[in-house]
Amino acid sequence: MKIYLIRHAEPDYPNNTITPPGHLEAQALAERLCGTKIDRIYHSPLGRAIHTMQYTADAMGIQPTLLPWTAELEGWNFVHPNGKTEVAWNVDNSWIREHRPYPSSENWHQLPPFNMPDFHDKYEDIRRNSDRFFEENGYQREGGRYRIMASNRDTIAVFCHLGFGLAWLSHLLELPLTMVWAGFWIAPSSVTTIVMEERSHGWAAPRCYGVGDVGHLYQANLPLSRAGLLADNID
Ligand SMILES: O=C(O)[C@@H](CO)OP(=O)(O)O
Repeated sequence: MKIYLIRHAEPDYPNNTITPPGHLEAQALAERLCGTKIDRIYHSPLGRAIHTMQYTADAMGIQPTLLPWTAELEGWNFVHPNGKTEVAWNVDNSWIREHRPYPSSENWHQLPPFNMPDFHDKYEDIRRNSDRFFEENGYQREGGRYRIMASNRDTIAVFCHLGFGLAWLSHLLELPLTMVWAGFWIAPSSVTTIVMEERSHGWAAPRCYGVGDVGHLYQANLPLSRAGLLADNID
């Protein structure tokens, strides 16, 4: 199985949709994906994901499936030392790197500022939902690897979000959540490719073949949307 994890196009948050430039991004993405093999399309319940996805679903004639657990994460807020409240995936990278040892997959939820009462449980929910989804697709998770119960050569596209998408990636790749959030940004309408690699011994494991690809924007001569990018030195 191959997964295209796609962040929605440029968001119009107040209106629960995407902006006019976002529609152009979604259209360019659909044109690019049309040239590939996609067997199934899934999407978050939020307008910005649905309205992005619809272009690809229409262009490829695929009936999309709602996947509620891929909605953007809620309640992941923490208070920065400067008093500002932020969502967890917007954490300042230099702040995370200030202290050693760095967070691990085992202890990220015990270290400030991520030692909030329910962060660990919320992440466990993502893990459980992901494992159930993989089970439905023929992969039984055992420890960190996946037993192949049924061969799966499908390519699926999942239209979702920045915070959720990176959290899912951290689970699939067994990388500490906070380091993934601090270390990656995926642009609106970008495609992150994850392949369940198999080597003929009955087991598979996810491997990332590319993060945040925006080739369709270059192709269509469209600018990159900066939604969720907080650095102040990016042109
Ligand atoms: O807070 C959010 O909900 C945003 C921005 O970080 O994520 P996304 O735009 O991907 O939904």
